[in-house]
Amino acid sequence: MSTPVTILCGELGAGKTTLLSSLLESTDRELAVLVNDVGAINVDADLVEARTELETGEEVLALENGCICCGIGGEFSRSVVRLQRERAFDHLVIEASGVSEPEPIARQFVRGPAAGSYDLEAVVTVVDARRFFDRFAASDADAGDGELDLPTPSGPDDDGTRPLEDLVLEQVEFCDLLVVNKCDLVSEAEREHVVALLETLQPRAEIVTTEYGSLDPPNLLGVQRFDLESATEAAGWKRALEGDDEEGGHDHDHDHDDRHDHEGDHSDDRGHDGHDHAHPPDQYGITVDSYHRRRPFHPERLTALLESLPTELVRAKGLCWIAGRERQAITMSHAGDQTTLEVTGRWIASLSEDRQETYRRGQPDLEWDEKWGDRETRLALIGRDLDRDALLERLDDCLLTDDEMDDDWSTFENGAPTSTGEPIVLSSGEPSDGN
Ligand SMILES: Nc1nc2c(ncn2[C@@H]2O[C@H](COP(=O)(O)OP(=O)(O)OP(=O)(O)O)[C@@H](O)[C@H]2O)c(=O)[nH]1
Repeated sequence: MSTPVTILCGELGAGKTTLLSSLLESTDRELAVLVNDVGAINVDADLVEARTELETGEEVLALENGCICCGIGGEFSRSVVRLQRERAFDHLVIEASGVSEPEPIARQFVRGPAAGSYDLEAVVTVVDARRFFDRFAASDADAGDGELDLPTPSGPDDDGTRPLEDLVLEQVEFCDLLVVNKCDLVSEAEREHVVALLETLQPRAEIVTTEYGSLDPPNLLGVQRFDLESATEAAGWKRALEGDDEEGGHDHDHDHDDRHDHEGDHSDDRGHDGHDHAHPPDQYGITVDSYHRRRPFHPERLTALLESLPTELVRAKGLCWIAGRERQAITMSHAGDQTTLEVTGRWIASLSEDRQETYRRGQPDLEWDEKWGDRETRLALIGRDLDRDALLERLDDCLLTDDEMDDDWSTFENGAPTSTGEPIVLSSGEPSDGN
């Protein structure tokens, strides 16, 4: 029997993980979740599991080796086929990295070894309403009262890099269900404008609007939306299939260029299926770095930094260790001009000895410091033309100095959250007049 599959796409920080987390909480189905993060750090898998809040019943798997779209031919198909053989679940959800193109992933379930055991139910694209409006609608002088000014892909620039907007449009063009998220950050008129643009760009897809990805499971799962024939009519998909048969037949996923200076974790992926391939992160000029320190941030200096992050930092996320919050494992998530700090679990080191042992047995690879246990900061930093060294230096300046390590940390001015469900949102841009 084939297992239904839903592919979740959407640009970096649009709200895929938020949607997925709320889905995991509200559905009765046994879900298997496959997360493909862009960085070397599988942050989303960490977040969905939240270190000390391991879900039982659902599988959250992180796809090693980064790029879903080319290692995919071999590793990906094998993993999903194996997954079905070894585990019992009702539905597979794949959270694609924010820079994945949906076609190559969908293709795995239409052709190839996974096609027999799975049935592609829907491709869902999450759109950040605020960013979509600012990018594609704000300049439309006829807003609301005339012809819609439709965005079109602009293609590679002189150095071969494609604008991120092209990727967003590809994700919109290909999907079956569009989730317009972050509607709390736009006015009603702006939201209507975004929906009208999306309807025109992608008449085939159903559109729903959400805040914090909150959607009834029946809207998301259990509705057969994917239809190869109509999807094939979408330009991007057609090009992708044609490109399978003729070398260099299309412009966006098999072009070879010499910019293979991406993260080492992709290096084993190439060559499985005999084609050279520019990974989407390369194509869009994206760089991925990680920041790992085992010393806490000073809360005040960290807040000041988060309120003045460079616009070239497209996305950042991961766990933070903030002085004065010795129990709370705090997740930092930066997207657009907003940074959220939220308690997503406890440091294992703050639990009783017994419980520490239980959790540590479950995570044998977890690095453990004699004094501080598992407390650490581990962030993925995704940038576009980002001055990486400058940012790393600024982050390091927020760490406690040797002297401060001996201070009483509870005396620091501290705006970091103390309990779950009370996220702190910091803004680094001009306040939006969306509402
Ligand atoms: N204001 C607002 N923020 C939201 C909403 N949905 C998600 N966020 C926040 O946006 C940030 C990014 O959300 P994620 O769910 O991590 O986004 P993602 O698409 O999984 O990100 P990547 O995995 O990096 O591609 C987080 O800080 C969320 O709390 C929303 O509807 N409104």
